[in-house]
Amino acid sequence: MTSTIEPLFFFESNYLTDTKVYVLDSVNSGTGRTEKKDLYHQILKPIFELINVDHEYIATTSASTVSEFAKSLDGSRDSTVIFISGDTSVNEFVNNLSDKPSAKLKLFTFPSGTGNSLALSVGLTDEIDALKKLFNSSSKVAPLNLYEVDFPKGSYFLVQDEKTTEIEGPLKFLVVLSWGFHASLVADSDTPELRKHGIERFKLAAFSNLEQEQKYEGHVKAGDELLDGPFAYWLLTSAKRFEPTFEISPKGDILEESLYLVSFKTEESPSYIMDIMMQIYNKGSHIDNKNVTYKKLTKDDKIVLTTTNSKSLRKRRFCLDGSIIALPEADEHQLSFNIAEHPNRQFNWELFIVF
Ligand SMILES: Nc1ncnc2c1ncn2[C@@H]1O[C@H](COP(=O)(O)OP(=O)(O)OP(=O)(O)O)[C@@H](O)[C@H]1O
Repeated sequence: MTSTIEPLFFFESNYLTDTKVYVLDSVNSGTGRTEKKDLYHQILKPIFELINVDHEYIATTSASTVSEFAKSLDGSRDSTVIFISGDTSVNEFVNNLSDKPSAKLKLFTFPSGTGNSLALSVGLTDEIDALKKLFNSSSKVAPLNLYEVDFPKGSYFLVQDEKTTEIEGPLKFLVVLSWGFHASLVADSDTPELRKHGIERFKLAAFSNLEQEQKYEGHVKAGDELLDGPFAYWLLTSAKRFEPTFEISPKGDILEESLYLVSFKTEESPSYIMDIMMQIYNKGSHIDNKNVTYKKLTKDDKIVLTTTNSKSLRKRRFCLDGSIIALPEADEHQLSFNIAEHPNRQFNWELFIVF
C-alpha cells in the first residue's frame, strides 16, 4: 500500500504564463489612486509589457464592479487574479463567484487597502515587497481557507449607514468576522471624510467609540465552552494581524484551517478597552490578560453566537472582512459559523493564495 503526503504548499513560478491573468484594481481602496500613486499604470503595466505577460486590467468604477467581475468568470480556464485592493474587495470577489463553473483560482494580493490583513498574513507587507514576490520564481501557492457564517434571514449590507443588498445565504470570510467595538469602529470609519486618512481612520473612529459605552449583550457557544457577555469586543479571525503592528492573534496562521476567538467583556473602568488595545499593539500580549478570551477553534468545534437586547442598530452591526452587515431589528438573534472540511472551495472553485 502506498501513501502520499500532500504538501501544505508548493513552489510556483508559472501563474503569470500558464493561467489567464486578471489585474483587479479596486480604485477606492486605501487612500484611492492619483496620477502619482497608481501601482498598475506606473509600475505593473510597464513590467508586464516588457516581459509579455498577457493580462486583462479591470479598474473598479462602482461599488458593484468587483462582484460583477467575479460573476463574469466562466471557469473555462484556471485563472490568476492580482488584487490591488484591501480585504473587502477580495471578500466581495469570493462571495460573488458563480456556482456553475469549476476551475482553479490563484489570488495574489497587493497590500493596497487600509488594513490588508490577508496580504500581511502571507508576509506581503508593502507594495514594493509584494511586487518582488509576484515576479519571484520561488513564490509559493497554498490553499486559501474560507470560513462560513450564516446570518439571520433579513440581514443586509450597510454602506455608509445606508441599507444596500439583502443577504440571501451563508457568506464566506477570509480573515475576520467581528461584532462589538471592532465592527463599530470599522462601520463608523467608512465615510468619505475619514477614508482620506488611510489607516488613521480606524483610530479616529475608535476614539469616538471609546466615548460611548461598549456593551453588546449575548453569549457564545464555542466548541466545549459557553461564554457569557455582555461583550465589549468579540471577533473570530484566521489572521495574525490586522495592521502591521496590531497583532490580534499571535498564534494565528492563515494557512491553517482554524479560527481564533478573541473577546472580552464590558467593564466599568474608563480605560480598559484602550489598555487591551495597547497590549495588542505590544506584540499581542493581550492573550496573557486574564480578562481576554483567546481560543482556537477547528472544524470539529460548533460556534453559535446569540445576541440579546440587540434592537438598536449599533448593537447589531457585524464586520465581514471590512464589509458591514446589519441584522434585522429584533431583540435576539443567532448566528452560526462553520469551518468546512475543504475550506478552500467556493462552490466548485478551488482557491489558492500566492505569496
Ligand atoms: N469606484 C468605486 N466606487 C464605489 N465603491 C468602490 C469603487 N471601487 C471600489 N469600491 C469598493 O470600495 C471597497 C474597497 O475595499 P478594500 O478592502 O479593497 O479597501 P479598504 O477598505 O481600503 O481596505 P481594507 O478592507 O483592507 O481595510 C470595496 O467594497 C469596493 O467594492
